[in-house]
Amino acid sequence: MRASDPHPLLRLDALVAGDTRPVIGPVSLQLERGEVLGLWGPNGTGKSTLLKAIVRSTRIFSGHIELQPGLKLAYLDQQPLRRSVMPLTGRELLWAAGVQAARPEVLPDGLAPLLNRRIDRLSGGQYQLLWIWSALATDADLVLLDEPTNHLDPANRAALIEILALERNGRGMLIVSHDHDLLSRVCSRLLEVRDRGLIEAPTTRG
Ligand SMILES: Nc1ncnc2c1ncn2[C@@H]1O[C@H](COP(=O)(O)OP(=O)(O)OP(=O)(O)O)[C@@H](O)[C@H]1O
Repeated sequence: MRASDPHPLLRLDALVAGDTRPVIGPVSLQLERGEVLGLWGPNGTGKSTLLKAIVRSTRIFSGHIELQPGLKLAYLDQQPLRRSVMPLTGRELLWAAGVQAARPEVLPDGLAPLLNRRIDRLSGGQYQLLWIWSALATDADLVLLDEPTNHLDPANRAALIEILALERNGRGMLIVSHDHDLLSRVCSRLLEVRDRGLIEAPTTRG
């Protein structure tokens, strides 16, 4: 049994959430700095709803969500917002997300050429990588990612795994994905949604 941190980044206490009706919960968990928590389970079991509850964009029926005071939060939802006409460059998108500089020393392979391109002219995968970087390159203490491997080809998926490994130190992450291989490589702890609750699942990282 893990010792309980009195000041975790995130604590859920018997949380029940859903859009029109409860779809997940009651669930309780806590996430500490340095932890990467993976969440997986069948379609429609409330994984995205749980992330939305943490950012208060769905209804909370009962229970509590506690974020560490002063915590900086970054949340990327499953369908990144992109309009058909969006005359911003990759660099401007990063700036708008709070990334002050492009941090060339840690810029993942493949991202540098996207910085000067218009984001509405990128492929789905190129945009997805840029979008994920827009969260990881901030100084957010807690990063919530919903299906980060969507749209990514094998090379970019491998790049993402490297990025996640590089950027997890000193913060906490909660990652929702059907990509069990990604979760078991990146996460220090894996939880499966079953019967509206969370159960511990094995991970290779430990
Ligand atoms: N905006 C909404 N209004 C009403 N119901 C919704 C809304 N969004 C999701 N739901 C419902 O809530 C339930 C849980 O959806 P959610 O997206 O959280 O599941 P998920 O586990 O993330 O699924 P997936 O793996 O398919 O992404 C589903 O039954 C879904 O239909």
